[in-house]
Amino acid sequence: MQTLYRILKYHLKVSAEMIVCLTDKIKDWTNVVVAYEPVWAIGTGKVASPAQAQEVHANLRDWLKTNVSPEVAESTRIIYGGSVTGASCKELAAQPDVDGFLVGGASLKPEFIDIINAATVKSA
Ligand SMILES: O=C[C@H](O)COP(=O)(O)O
Repeated sequence: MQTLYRILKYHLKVSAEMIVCLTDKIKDWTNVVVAYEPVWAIGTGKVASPAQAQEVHANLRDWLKTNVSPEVAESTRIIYGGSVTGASCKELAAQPDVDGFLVGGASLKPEFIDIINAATVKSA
């Protein structure tokens, strides 16, 4: 757990007040989705670069692999949130460890359909 705290603290660049880890209480990981939302990106119009998002997501998946199981790491969806738009979604979705999005403002605009369709980028 301490390692996850350090990973998140490093990436978030903030003094994380508290990271609550419930991995020992989760019985069924198929019900879990991990969301990474950099606080500076939420509702600001500043989206993480694809490389930034990929780096954090890969670290989170590695953490799951080490601390839960390789199977859970492989199957758990790790989604990104923070100013995703129709313009940024395809490149983000193409990153190997970005499995989807948590969309706020853009979900109210016509471009939301482009964000939904970005889910097919890796299979295209
Ligand atoms: O629930 C949505 C997330 O907080 C991201 O919101 P946003 O896309 O408006 O930045």
